Amino acid sequence: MKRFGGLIATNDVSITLHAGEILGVIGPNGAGKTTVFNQLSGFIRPDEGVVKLRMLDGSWAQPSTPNAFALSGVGRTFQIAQPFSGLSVLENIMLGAFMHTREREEAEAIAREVAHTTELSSLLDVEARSLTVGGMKRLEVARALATRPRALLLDEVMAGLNPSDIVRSIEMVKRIRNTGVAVLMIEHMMQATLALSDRIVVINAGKTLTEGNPSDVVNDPKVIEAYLGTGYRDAQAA
Ligand SMILES: Nc1ncnc2c1ncn2[C@@H]1O[C@H](COP(=O)(O)OP(=O)(O)OP(=O)(O)O)[C@@H](O)[C@H]1O
Repeated sequence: MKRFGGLIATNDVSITLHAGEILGVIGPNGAGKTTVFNQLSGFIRPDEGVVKLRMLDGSWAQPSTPNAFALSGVGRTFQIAQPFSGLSVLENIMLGAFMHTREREEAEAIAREVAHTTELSSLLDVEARSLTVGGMKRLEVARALATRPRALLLDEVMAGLNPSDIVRSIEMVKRIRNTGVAVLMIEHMMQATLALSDRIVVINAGKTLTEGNPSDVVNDPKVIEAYLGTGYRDAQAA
């Protein structure tokens, strides 16, 4: 549970992310989605309860700092990309890779591989500050991927993108999943969420409202009432 002053931002949220799946996280503004991400990656600590990660070998990890979460295999992006603007794209991605290795050559090799996945290979020598919004968002993903996560938390990587960048992002997320990384994705863009998610979890007022396969979730009256609205259902039916 996480409290901000008198506001209980999250309470009783349960998320199971299976190996190799894309799990979409949806819910109204202020529902607590980012607060869940911040707890799942060590950027804030719960006021009550603990965050435990069940590893693929069945053991449990209980990391407490962002660094320890990253070393346990959790990578994340932030809603607002904050690259080191004076550094090149390659250098920015390498900073993520240094979480994994101290060897410059290995970090560069990881960065180049990740740049391929995120369609940044032709921009490696460009300064991060001169990237487009779409490029910045992909750099944010690349930096997180370079830490070699087994679970990647994506916080609205499609927000603010133009339609062609959204299509690129959808393909990028599929490529990431195909490399065996499980993806937990907060996204308001319903079409992208539906196109990508194996399952969807809905968060509302700091709690898990429901969880299931995409078509069941979007037709669930509780979800329509809390988030999608009847306009969404009628548009789908039309
Ligand atoms: N650092 C903070 N201090 C005070 N209140 C906060 C803080 N972070 C989040 N909140 C509050 O906690 C609640 C949950 O916020 P959160 O950002 O997790 O929601 P969200 O579901 O990610 O929303 P959105 O879809 O708009 O990004 C909101 O009421 C928000 O105002």
